[in-house]
Amino acid sequence: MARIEENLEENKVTQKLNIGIWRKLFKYLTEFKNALLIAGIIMIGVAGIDVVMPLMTKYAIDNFIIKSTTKGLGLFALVYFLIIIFQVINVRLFIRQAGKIETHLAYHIRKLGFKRLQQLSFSYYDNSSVGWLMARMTSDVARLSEIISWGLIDMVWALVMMIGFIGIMLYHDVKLTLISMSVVLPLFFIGVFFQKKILKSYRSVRKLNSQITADFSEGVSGAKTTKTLVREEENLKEFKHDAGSMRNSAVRAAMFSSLFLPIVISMGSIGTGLALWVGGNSVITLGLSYGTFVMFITYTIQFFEPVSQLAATIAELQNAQASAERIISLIKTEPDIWDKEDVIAKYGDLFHAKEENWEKIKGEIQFKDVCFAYKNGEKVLNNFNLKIKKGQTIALVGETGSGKSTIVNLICRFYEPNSGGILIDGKDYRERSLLWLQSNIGYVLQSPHLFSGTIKDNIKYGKLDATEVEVERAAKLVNAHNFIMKLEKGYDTEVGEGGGNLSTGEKQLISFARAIVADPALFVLDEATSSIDTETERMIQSAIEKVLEGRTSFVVAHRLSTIVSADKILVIRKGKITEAGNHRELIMRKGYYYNLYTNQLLEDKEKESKEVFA
Ligand SMILES: Nc1ncnc2c1ncn2[C@@H]1O[C@H](COP(=O)(O)OP(=O)(O)OP(=O)(O)O)[C@@H](O)[C@H]1O
Repeated sequence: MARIEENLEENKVTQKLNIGIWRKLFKYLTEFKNALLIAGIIMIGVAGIDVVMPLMTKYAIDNFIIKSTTKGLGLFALVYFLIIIFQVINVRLFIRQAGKIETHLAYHIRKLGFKRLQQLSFSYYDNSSVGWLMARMTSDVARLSEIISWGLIDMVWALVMMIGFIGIMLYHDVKLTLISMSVVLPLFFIGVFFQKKILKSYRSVRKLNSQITADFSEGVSGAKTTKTLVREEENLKEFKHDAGSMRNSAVRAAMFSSLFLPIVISMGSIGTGLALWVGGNSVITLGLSYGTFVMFITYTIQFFEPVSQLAATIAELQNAQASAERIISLIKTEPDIWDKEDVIAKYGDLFHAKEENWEKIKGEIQFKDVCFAYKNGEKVLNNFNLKIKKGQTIALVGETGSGKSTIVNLICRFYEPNSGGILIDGKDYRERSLLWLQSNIGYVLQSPHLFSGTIKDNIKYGKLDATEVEVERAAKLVNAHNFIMKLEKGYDTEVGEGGGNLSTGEKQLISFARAIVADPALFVLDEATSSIDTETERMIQSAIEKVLEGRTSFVVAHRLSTIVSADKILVIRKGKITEAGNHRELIMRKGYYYNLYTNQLLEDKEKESKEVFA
């Protein structure tokens, strides 16, 4: 469903040029005003010289050729030479300035987008896919920075040139100007029409190209599944369909391009023909100078270049408008969870934390009448109450969907309660900064994420200034050191994208070492449900015990061993605590926990005996 919505949005090509959208975008780009102004001034210079050149030709014809004299030719040549030098410098400056604006603009917009993505809450990511966000930050940004830098500058050039041409032509001969220019207006609209068609076809080629790349990638990564399900023929059919559509769009784009240029040339020739005819008559009957006549012809021929340029830029602006809208919507999105103004004033924000922020959490946590529902979802917690003492390990057990992860998400302030409050060390956590809380929390997920880089980089991720000794000590503590040392490059081994070069168990051990190095006061562990062999499980269990020592911890528990040693086990059912106590107390109660425990005990015995026979 999400994919369909995204595609609809991708397809959105705003028909009319909406100045309001561009103005909004420029609000975020105020620091580029001066750079754009300078580029605009340089471009006025370039266009000015383009306007002056036919005047120079006129002067040369009327004063040197017609009069058959070389008097003053030296000075003329010098001025001509200086003008050319000036133009060469101008062109160099303009290309440099536009290139600079393009790269800085892309950097600036990406920075704004990335900063916002870092601030946005989990609820935002619930509704936006990675692919959508990537496209915003890459292709949309590239398109916008290109159109704003080169497009707007070209527009200035085209406008100044057209105004200059018409002004000079009108000054010399109104009638001849109107006749020569009679084809310009139709040509402009034809230009916009064709450019739009061409861009639309290319857009569709690009979209289908992404689809085909995805088809290829799925074909490769899903090769085994395809073979076992005998899907080859179906897959080929789907691929042929996409590739065929792409070919048709590309042919359509080529057809429009091939029509556009001949039309411009033909209409341009009609305009030039008219200028030749009327201008020629004026030379014979009305005494129009030869120089002026040649100047008119040159202006008429050259006029079509800025016209088609303007048409292309306007079409591109319309096309890029959807990108502008999407980028604005991303940059403007306010995070659902953010510190209040008085909190920011006291502790600073995510990017500029004040000294006061770095106070360590002691570790007492209380849920006070907490009610919570996900956006558009049912209530998951209703008047939930819980008090945890400093240093305790709390295990949360219960059926899938009962609300265990929601409880830990609320503790981490990835989401906030709709009503009620969560108190940390006796104070509502909204009175303190997000940074304070989250820099005091260690969170190890079911499937821990490792970042591309070395094992060492990953262990140091939460404390960049950790020494090699600290890294190694942490790895030893969680039993990761041995397997790391067996790798050819040891701690300098690249883990691959998302830790792809390591097994799930190894990734977990590294994520525990990472948690130990960061030394958080609160620790949250969403245990893996995936079955791992008993040996790895033992290693992970002992790692968990090391990490939990001396910290207030929450474990969404699936393994018996963690559950048994927890200070308090909470059985969660439909967002409510139905049983609470330590292992012994709950076993005596013979309720849900007792059944869970005895069932798992049986499963474990079976697993162990299978491993012995294997
Ligand atoms: N991001 C979300 N948006 C909307 N609803 C959600 C979201 N995450 C969880 N839910 C819903 O909230 C309820 C509680 O989910 P939660 O993930 O807390 O359960 P859980 O006990 O941790 O389950 P499991 O053991 O399967 O991880 C479920 O009904 C689930 O569908």
